[in-house]
Amino acid sequence: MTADFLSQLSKDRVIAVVRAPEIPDAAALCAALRAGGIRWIEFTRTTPGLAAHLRRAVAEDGDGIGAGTVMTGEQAEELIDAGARYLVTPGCRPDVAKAASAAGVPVVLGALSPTEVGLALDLGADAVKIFPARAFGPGYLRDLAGPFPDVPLVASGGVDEDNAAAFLATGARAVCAGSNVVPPSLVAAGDWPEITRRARAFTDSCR
Ligand SMILES: O=C(O)C(=O)C[C@H](O)[C@H](O)COP(=O)(O)O
Repeated sequence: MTADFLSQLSKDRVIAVVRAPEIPDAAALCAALRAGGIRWIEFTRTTPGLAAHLRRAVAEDGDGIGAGTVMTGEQAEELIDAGARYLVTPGCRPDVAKAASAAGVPVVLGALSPTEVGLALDLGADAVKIFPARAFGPGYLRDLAGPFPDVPLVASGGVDEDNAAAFLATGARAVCAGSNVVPPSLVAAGDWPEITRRARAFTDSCR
């Protein structure tokens, strides 16, 4: 599963991160993102009713659906049970890594410094999310790729149409598109055409 996860992520290169207080229809949101060329969709745990949203999204099409901002082993188990196909954390979370490994689900652990990247690898991360990427910029990923040439790095936090290509060019295997593509206000309004438009603009900027 890990090899499939990585090879597909390396090909698609964009994960949409949904952090929204209100989601009228998670399946419709996923369809809107896919129509704009994004097939990896991470629903974050700060979203109320996350497990129910995951179940709704996965019932329609589970491909590429994951859970983010996972902090504990218990949360990991609940979200895997709700259908998450992979887990993402903001930082190195050993219990999340353990629960993901026990369930055979890929995990992307968050890190910022070289020490944390090393820790994430020790914990069995399938990929390492560099967060917050905007604070250090694309050049920082190039620097990290020196000592960690084979580590799949994912740039997250403040990635937009203007800097996504630079992050991908300097060493990110994939980038996360959060509030730039999926702003909470558009999600709450169910403005799927605008979300599709933003997803398309973002994926086009990555070419
Ligand atoms: O750590 C987590 O759990 C995250 O999901 C990190 C950020 O919230 C996302 O990367 C979205 O960030 P923006 O693109 O700036 O909206």
